[in-house]
Amino acid sequence: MPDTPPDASPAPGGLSRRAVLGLGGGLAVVGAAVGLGVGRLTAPEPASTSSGTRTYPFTGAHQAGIATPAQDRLYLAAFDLTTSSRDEVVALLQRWTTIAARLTQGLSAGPYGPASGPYDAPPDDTGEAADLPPAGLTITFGFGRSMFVGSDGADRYGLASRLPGALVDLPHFPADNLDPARTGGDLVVQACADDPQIAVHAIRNLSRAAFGSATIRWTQLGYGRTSSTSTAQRTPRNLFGFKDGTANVKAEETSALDEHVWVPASAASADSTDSRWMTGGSYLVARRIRMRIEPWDRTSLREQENLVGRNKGEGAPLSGGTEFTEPDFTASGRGGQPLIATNAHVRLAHPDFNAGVRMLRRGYNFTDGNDSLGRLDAGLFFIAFVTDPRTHYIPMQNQLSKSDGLMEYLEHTGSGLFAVPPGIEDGHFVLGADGTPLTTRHSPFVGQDLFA
Ligand SMILES: C=CC1=C(C)c2cc3[nH]c(cc4nc(cc5[nH]c(cc1n2)c(C)c5CCC(=O)O)C(CCC(=O)O)=C4C)c(C)c3C=C
Ligand SMILES: [Fe+2]
Repeated sequence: MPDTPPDASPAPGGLSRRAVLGLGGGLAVVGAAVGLGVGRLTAPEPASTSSGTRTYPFTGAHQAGIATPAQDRLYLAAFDLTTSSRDEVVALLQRWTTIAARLTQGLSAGPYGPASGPYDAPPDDTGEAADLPPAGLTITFGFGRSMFVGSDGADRYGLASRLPGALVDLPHFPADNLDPARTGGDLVVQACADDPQIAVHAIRNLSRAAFGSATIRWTQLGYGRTSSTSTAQRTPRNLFGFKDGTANVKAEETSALDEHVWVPASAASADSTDSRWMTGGSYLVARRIRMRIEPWDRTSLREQENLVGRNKGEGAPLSGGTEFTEPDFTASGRGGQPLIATNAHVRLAHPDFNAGVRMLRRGYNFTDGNDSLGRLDAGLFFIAFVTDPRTHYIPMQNQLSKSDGLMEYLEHTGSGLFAVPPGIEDGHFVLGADGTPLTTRHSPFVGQDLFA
């Protein structure tokens, strides 16, 4: 069944991607800019309103890639800053913002594109997305705690006084088996698209633009989104074969987004530091969770459903009803046993057992080959966006790690927490004569208020 997110804006079918330059609400769409050398080489596949031609605005109160409909593919990269210069960090964020604004609208990374420009210089775009439509690409940037304070406590870029209280070091959770090479990072870039080549192209070109300032620390490829972020999307399935994302916070639930996802202005007044720059932002929690696929596949259907607390076919709670029926945790069956077991995942993750908190989940399946025993190295790359991880993630993870029956089949192998600043408001972008965003000191960039 095709997904048709309500707020997606298909690019005009059949036009070359270079004709599509709109950056969102307040910005002009410069049509038919043929000959400006700003786009990909050839037109995409014939006119279509498929997910391929979709674009999401780069500008807005919040960064895209959070409450926008979850695409099918992910490529996420955590970076370590290698420069000691604050100005270079700013310059990097300016370059990244410009490139991201262009790529998400179906343009090449630089104004010349992959096959024009000075012949003796490398092309300003690597080229592997040249003939492809934008595929709903979103690029979301975030900052790790280590950018504010180094492991030795050093104020690396004069940002320590801006460290939000919520950007904590995540505690060690029971049964964590984290690989340092898959954990942490100064910066994160989440690229989501309906075509993996588009997501990989985005990270590759951003990584190239980081040369000399930052290097990739770890990356994760994901496929088959494991959540819905819009009521218009069907609920997908994770690698345990269960529907995942049924009770997720959805884009249409604007008051739930305000309560559980976006950082309110009041958060800054509770901080001893000046964290006002995070108002309207969110916190991205990433956990690479390996799933023990082989033993799971030898487990009875009864046991699988009891561990999750929902049935496998429809995703309905074991207390009865259909997929979107609220679970009844008081319902009991034969012998007075609760229909949804006390160690069932959906019970322990439900707001009723977590002080009312919810989270916007945006995770993906992953399969990274196999280990030396032939077991799949596969699982769920869990991503959640929350207003404050101290209230909206850490207590729930502690509870799940201690008591969730599913934990017998899970191993957390990577982790990251990042402060995702708000978006760049429409109309604030400085455009060049050809309608493309410029890299100038006057152009806004993602996270600009942090450096103000
Ligand atoms: C700390 C937060 C969570 C982790 C880690 C997590 C891992 C995880 N979850 C599944 C499968 C399912 N999760 C479901 C619901 C659900 N999970 C969380 C949180 C974490 N999950 C929440 C907040 C919820 C919603 C609870 C509610 O409000 O009812 C479900 C049921 C369908 C759904 O609502 O999405 C499934 C299935 C796996 C396999 C997994 C680790 C690999
Ligand atoms: Fe879950």
